[in-house]
Amino acid sequence: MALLTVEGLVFDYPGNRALHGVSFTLEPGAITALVGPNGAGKTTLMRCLAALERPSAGRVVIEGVDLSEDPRHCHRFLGYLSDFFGVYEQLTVRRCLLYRGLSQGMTMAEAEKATLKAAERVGLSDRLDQAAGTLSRGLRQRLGIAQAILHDPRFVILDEPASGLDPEARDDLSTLLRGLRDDGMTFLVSSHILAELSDYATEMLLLSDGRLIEHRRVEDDEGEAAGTVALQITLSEPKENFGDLLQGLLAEQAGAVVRGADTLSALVRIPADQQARHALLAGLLAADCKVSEFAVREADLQSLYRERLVRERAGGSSKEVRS
Ligand SMILES: Nc1ncnc2c1ncn2[C@@H]1O[C@H](COP(=O)(O)OP(=O)(O)OP(=O)(O)O)[C@@H](O)[C@H]1O
Repeated sequence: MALLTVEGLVFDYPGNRALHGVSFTLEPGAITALVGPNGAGKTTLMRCLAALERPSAGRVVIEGVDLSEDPRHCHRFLGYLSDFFGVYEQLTVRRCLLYRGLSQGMTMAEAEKATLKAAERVGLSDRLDQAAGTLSRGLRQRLGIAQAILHDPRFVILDEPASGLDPEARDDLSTLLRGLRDDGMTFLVSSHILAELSDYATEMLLLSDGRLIEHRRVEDDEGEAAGTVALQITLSEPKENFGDLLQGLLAEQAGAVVRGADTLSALVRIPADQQARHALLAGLLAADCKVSEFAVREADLQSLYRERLVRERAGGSSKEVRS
């Protein structure tokens, strides 16, 4: 059974539809990166999943239970950390966690036990008596995560957990999330920092203008891309029918795909050998294309994201040249 099923989710702010019928499922054990440009609807979607907003239409089912019918039941299964969460600056880490546990209805004994466990899970056991307001940004983020997982939820939603963290703290966050996932938690994590997300994400959900335009396993792309590389081509002057020209040039190359093209740029996948690249560049120059960039992109989340957005903006699906 899917851990989370989202069906036709619509959300309206006054005069502004933020989600247009979003549907997807998440399987247990996934760490799903929720990505998309500013204003795409990521926070709105996460707030709907955490039952902090009531959608205008559609439904969210967590472990077989409809969120709108039994939000309290669902809250036991999910933890949520908002992008601008607060901590009680004057309270110690221990008291912040105890307070959270008690406010969730735990007894003092349960809250104490949960506090020690959560602190240990996020690596704050040696900070229990430090005031929350004196924690570094990275440690404060860990406290936020400890608060979100205090009740041992199966599903955890983190909105921009890496924002404002330095590279070392982001590395620590990746390690922490992978460890919690190995403990059985499923994550939905939004971020603008795609490079870090690709360290731990197993799936990617791409939202654009309130619509889900891609849901894929990150590993799948590595499989699909075996033996090929993603290549970004940029022109300094527009070329009419650039996509068709590329299709023609790549027609003889097994595995080559035009992922998206407009008159000034294109993303293609071509065989990973130098010959294929040389032949394509020679063909473009012979066709009088003013090539200003011809660069291999790493097959990471960032290139998947760009590739998909370019395809979306170019108006549709990728064109398979030859498989
Ligand atoms: N309280 C609100 N009232 C009206 N419109 C809102 C409100 N909050 C968000 N919106 C609009 O809803 C859309 C989705 O916003 P949302 O914050 O969910 O996007 P986001 O993907 O999280 O963006 P960002 O990456 O900038 O945080 C945007 O057009 C935004 O302007």
